[in-house]
Amino acid sequence: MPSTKFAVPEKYLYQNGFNCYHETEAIEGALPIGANSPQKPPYGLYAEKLSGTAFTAPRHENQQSWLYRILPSSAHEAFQSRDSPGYNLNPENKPSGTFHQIPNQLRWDPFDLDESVDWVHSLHLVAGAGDSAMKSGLGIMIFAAGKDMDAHEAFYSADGDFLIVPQHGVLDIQTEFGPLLVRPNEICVIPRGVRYRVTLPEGPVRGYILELYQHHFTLPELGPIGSNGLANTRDFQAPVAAFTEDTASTYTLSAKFAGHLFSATQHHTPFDVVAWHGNYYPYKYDLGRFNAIGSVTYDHPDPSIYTVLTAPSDRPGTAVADFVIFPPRWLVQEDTFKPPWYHRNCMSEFMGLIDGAYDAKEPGRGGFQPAGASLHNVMSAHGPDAATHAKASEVELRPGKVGEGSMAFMFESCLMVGVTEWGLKKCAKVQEGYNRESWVPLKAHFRRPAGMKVVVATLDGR
Ligand SMILES: O=C(O)Cc1cc(O)ccc1O
Ligand SMILES: [Fe+2]
Repeated sequence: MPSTKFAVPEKYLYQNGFNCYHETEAIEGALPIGANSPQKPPYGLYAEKLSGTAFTAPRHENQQSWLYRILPSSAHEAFQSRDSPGYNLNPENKPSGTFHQIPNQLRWDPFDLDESVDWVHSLHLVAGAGDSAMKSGLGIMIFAAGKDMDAHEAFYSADGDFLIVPQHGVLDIQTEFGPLLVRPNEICVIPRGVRYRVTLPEGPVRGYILELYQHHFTLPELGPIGSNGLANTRDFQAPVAAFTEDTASTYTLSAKFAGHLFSATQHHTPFDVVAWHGNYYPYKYDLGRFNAIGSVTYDHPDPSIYTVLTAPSDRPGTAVADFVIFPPRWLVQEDTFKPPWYHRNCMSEFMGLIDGAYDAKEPGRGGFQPAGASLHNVMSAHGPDAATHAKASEVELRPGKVGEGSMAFMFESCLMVGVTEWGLKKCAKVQEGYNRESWVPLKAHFRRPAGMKVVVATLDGR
C-alpha cells in the first residue's frame, strides 16, 4: 500500500482546512470584491450560487458557495432518463422496498474489478437505509471502473454527499471547484450537486462510497481530548479554482436523481469556474494524517475514538453515519484482551478493508480481505473469530503495533441497514457460513470453582 502522508503533486494545489470559508481565483481579479452578485461580475463572468443547506439554515450550519463562471449551469437541454437494467441504484424509487432486512452477520469476498465501465456506470448499491427523495438515511455503494469518463462528460448526484474511499487505483477528479487527486489511503467528499469528471491515470479503480442523503459530514467533538487530535482541521484539502474555456463543443451531463440516472446535453464545458468563494466545496483527506488516541492503561475503548467524520442525526451523539478507521497504531494496555470485545450494537456496522489485515479477524482466503466487506447489523452479535480469540487470550502482553500496513474502516449508522438484491445475490460475493465458521467453533472455557459455595441458586438447581 502507498505510504501515508503523501506529497502533493505540483499539478494539484490545495487550500487547507475543514468547513472553512475559502476563496480562490484562477485569474487575478475574477472574484468580485465586497459583493456576491454585482451587475457586471469581473471579466464578463456569470455569478451562480450553489446552496448546500437551506437559505435559512442557522449560521453555524449554513453551507454555500458562489461560483464565477463562463456560462451558468442551467444552460443545458432537458434531462432524459438513462436508466438501464444494469444501473441499480434504487431502480424502483422505493429503496426500502428493495432492501433485504436480515439479522445475519454478512461478509463479502473482494468485489471484482470491472474494466468495461466508467465512473458513472461503476456504482453498485450494496446496502442502505432511508430514501434520498425524503433526504433521510444513507446508501453504501461499491465502485469498480476501468475507463475514463468521456472528455466531454460530467456527473453529479442530487441524492447526497459522496464519501469516496478508494481501495485500488487512483481517481483524478476534475470538479467544478478545481482538481482533486485521490489515492488509496486517502478519501474525498463530493457534496450533493457538485459536478465532476473522473479519470483513471493508473488504470482500474475500486472502492467504497457512503452516500449521505441528509445533512453533511462534520468533524467529531473532541471533548476532553482537547483542541487537537483525530482528524485535524488543517489536513482537509480543498481544490483551487481551475477552468477550461469551451463554448463550442457538446457535453453530456449525467445526474443521479432519486437513484435514477438521467442525462442532458449542453454546448459548453461544465468546468468553466474561474473563481469561487464559500464553504460548500469538495475536499480530500489523507488517512495517514489521522492522530489516533487510545488507552494507555487498560481495557479496549469504544471505536468511536477513531472517528474521522460524522454525520449527526437530530439526536445528540447519535450518527446517521460515522466514518471510522482502524489505522496502524500501538496497543499498550495491560491485562487487556486487545481485539474488539464480543458485542451487540444498537447501531449497524458496515466494514471495508483498504489493505492489510484487520486485527479482529484472521486474514486469508474466505476471511475479511482487502476489497471485501462485512455487515453486522443492528443487534447482530459479533466479535473476534475463534482463532483470533484463542491467540489474543493466551498471548504474552507487551506493547505492540497492530495494523501495520493495513487500513480497515467502518461506516457505522444508527439506522438498520438493508442489503440490496445486488449485494445479496447478483454480486455473488457473500460468504456462505461466515457466522458458522467465525463463532460457532468458540469453546466454552468455564470451570466451576471447586469447593466454592454457590451464593445464588443456579437455574438447574445444582
Ligand atoms: O466490530 C468491529 O470489528 C468494529 C469494532 C471495533 C472495535 O474496536 C470495537 C467495537 C467494534 O464494533
Ligand atoms: Fe462491531
